[in-house]
Amino acid sequence: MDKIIIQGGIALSGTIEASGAKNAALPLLAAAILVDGPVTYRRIPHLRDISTMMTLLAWQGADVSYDDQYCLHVDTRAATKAEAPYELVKTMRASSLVLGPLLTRFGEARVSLPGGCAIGARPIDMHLQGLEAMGATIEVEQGNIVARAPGGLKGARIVFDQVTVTGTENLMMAAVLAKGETVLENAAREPEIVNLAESLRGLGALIEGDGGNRIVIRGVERLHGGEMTTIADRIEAATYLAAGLITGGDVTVTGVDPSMLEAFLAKVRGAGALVETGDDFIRCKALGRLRSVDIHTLPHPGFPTDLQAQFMALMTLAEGVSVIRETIFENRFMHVQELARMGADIRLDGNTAVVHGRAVLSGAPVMATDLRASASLVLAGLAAKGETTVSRVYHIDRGYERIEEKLSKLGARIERVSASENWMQGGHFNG
Ligand SMILES: CC(=O)N[C@H]1[C@@H](OP(=O)(O)OP(=O)(O)OC[C@H]2O[C@@H](n3ccc(=O)[nH]c3=O)[C@H](O)[C@@H]2O)O[C@H](CO)[C@@H](O)[C@@H]1O
Ligand SMILES: C=C(OP(=O)(O)O)C(=O)O
Repeated sequence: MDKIIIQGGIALSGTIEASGAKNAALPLLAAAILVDGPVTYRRIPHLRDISTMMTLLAWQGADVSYDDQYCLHVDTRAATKAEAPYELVKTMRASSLVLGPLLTRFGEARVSLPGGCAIGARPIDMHLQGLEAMGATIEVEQGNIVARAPGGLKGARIVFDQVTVTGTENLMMAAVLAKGETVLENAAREPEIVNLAESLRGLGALIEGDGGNRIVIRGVERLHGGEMTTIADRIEAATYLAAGLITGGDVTVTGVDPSMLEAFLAKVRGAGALVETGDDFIRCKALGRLRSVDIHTLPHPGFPTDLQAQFMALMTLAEGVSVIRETIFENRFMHVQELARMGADIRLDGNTAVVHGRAVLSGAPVMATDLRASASLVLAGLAAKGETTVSRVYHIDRGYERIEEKLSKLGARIERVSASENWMQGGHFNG
């Protein structure tokens, strides 16, 4: 298992480009199942979840090929398997995204329920209730969801109890070829939803209202082949901006629309940093020590839960006390005990973390527990005195491509080693 080793204490500065977003690319790839023709994808990031989705589509019988580094071709017309088996999708939470498209295309689908996840129970009951409202029957058999709609799906009015991102995407995809009109109320408003809706419209779908909380989809006969382009990864971009800030540096990320990160940037400004934005770039510069600010996570356009851990890392070194409330996932504080190993002062009370800013953190061996928790440990390691070793970095590889290369470009002293190389270099053997 790989580890990341960081020598902290260097102020990061420079410019890097944002990659395509994992959370946008995954639904776009799942949507290929609906398309009666070849699809060319642009700005597909090189990430573990993306490889898993490509493997799944190929296993189902689709033709999947890479053209150049970030351009992918998918043609699902020859696909025959309406399944997503556990062995293929167990590591990818977003596997449920193929449920709506497979059911639409084949009239039935068997999709393995994703395994237990570190950040919460993450049920998909609202996806299933929505499909049932559209005429599907659903059963759970041996860890698989088995959905059937032999006569095709029908439009329905679906009111989500709670905002769900992949639930909105799943049902939007199920609705584009359904008979009649589907209305999604209390829909998610994330930029990735808009990216999916715009991409589907480009292939002939009739969708209105994306970006708002009421999305209306009128079913069409078919979607034709064409192109889809992934938006920038706003979470990756903000993580690198936070890396600049936590080290007292000055980082610019290009290829990202700043309007996707307004809640984050408002907090960064509130903490006393300089923020400059243009049409497709964001610069954040530390003007001395950050001041503590409070956050609570919310669906977009609120502060994203996917940035809570990274922002907490920033607050561990800020001046004052920060109150961080996590309202989306019930178990998304596993970075707290690892940050504490580096000297952070954080008290937990239910869904709230109270962070007393310290003057310094010290490097330590720490363990990644989920994707964004890992990112927060890397950030803390970049700022800490001495060496930090982050183990279980496969979590990071789900969502950050070439993280060591990008951070090195900003001046960080960071390297990846395999566990065997690591212990052969001497020191304690800890697997
Ligand atoms: C691939 C992808 O895009 N992942 C993102 C997506 O995950 P994902 O789409 O899985 O998250 P949701 O928006 O669905 O989850 C929001 C909340 O609703 C609950 N819920 C959701 C569905 C359901 O049927 N029943 C239910 O109770 C969840 O447990 C959670 O408490 O949005 C999350 C919230 O912004 C992000 O953290 C993830 O990075
Ligand atoms: C929680 C995340 O992703 P996923 O839904 O794929 O687990 C994330 O991107 O932070």
